[in-house]
Amino acid sequence: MSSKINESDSAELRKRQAQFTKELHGDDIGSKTGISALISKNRSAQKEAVAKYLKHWDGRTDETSEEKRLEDYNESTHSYYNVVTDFYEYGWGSSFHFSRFYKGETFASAVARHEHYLAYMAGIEKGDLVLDVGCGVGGPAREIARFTGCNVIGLNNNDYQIAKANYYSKKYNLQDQLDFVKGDFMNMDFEPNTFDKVYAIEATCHAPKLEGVYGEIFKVLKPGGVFAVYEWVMTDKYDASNPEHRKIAYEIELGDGIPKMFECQVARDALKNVGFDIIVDEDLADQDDEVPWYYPLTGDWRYVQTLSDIGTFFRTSHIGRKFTNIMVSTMERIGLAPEGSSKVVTALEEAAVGLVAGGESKLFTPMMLFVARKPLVEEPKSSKK
Ligand SMILES: CC(C)=CCC[C@@H](C)[C@H]1CC[C@H]2C3=C(CC[C@]12C)[C@@]1(C)CC[C@H](O)C[C@@H]1CC3
Ligand SMILES: C[S@@+](CC[C@H](N)C(=O)[O-])C[C@H]1O[C@@H](n2cnc3c(N)ncnc32)[C@H](O)[C@@H]1O
Repeated sequence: MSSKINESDSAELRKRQAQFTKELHGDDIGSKTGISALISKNRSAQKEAVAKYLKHWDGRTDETSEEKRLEDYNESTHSYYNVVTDFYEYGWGSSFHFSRFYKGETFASAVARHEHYLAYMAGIEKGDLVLDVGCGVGGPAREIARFTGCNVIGLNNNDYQIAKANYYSKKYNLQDQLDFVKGDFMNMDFEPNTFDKVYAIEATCHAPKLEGVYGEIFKVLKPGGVFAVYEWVMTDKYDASNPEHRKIAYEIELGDGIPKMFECQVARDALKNVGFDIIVDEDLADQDDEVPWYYPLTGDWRYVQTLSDIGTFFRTSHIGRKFTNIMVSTMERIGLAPEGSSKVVTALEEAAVGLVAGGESKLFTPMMLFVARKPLVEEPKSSKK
């Protein structure tokens, strides 16, 4: 399956997605978030976006179904984030990733610390030109720019999120350090050898083939440059032939808009195959932390560390998700929320269930940390072991 599309198709896809974004979200992107943003959506466009996201998720895990999801990765992921971004901001905030926690640490501090750690491991310095691959609405880029003094370009194939990220840059007066641009990480427009560092936080898992996105990252990194990633992978404990294991992977794929969950070794091999030297290879979820990364989704109140977290953990907990589900389906029934909204909440519930099961069983990790360096002198690929 090739994910390389020709320039005219790519330009046509960009134009279509930009037009659809305007139709679905309107002109005033950024000032509204969460439920108020949801109820402002164009009704017919929302119905179309939900259908585009869910069209390949028919419960089947056979190769043909998987192939169709992989072929349609760009439109499918673009649609997924068109319909979940408001829920993510309502229930999680503006950094769309998990984190490690220690006792007594607030949710916001844990999220920021996770971002700081990646910047530290990548060796990001003041003045570096850094690429954020799959940048979301810019939460990590803002935090890493403030923490290191670097300049970040955020790449994203979702127009709505880019508009939000640029809105927040202006709101927080960070537009001199940050820029957010439209693009498919499988076919980057940047010149070779452009960036001092590249990072990706829980984004490259949406790629139909890891060699594709990692190869593009290798291309745009300067020789000697460093790439650091929190990768979503099925761990070495995972057995694809085990129906219980495959069910957990499918729940994660469906609920998180991922064409195919790859195993850890596939990611490791992909980094090496495109030319990287791997310098760190560590599952940060496998560190016997007292407070597990998935606890907000369990709603286990034992883990709530501070009063300020009560609101967040209500929305992310099982009971809070139930409340949101009832609220959204009622709003949809009376025409206050667009048609399809309750289908999205149902899919997100499947995500939560699959992620907790994957975390508890250690079959899945959202924070496989790889740090890899582009050699100063590029060896011919055939000579790499
Ligand atoms: C999709 C990828 C690669 C990463 C996103 C990781 C997390 C930020 C999300 C994964 C599941 C999401 C859910 C929610 C927020 C963001 C996630 C944790 C909700 C808590 C949002 C509010 C809804 O009512 C329930 C959602 C459950 C899943
Ligand atoms: C779970 S979000 C993480 C966002 C951000 N890294 C953060 O931690 O907040 C995954 C991001 O990857 C982006 N993405 C998915 N597929 C992409 C692609 N083919 N090209 C560029 N961005 C993509 C999504 O639009 C989304 O912004």
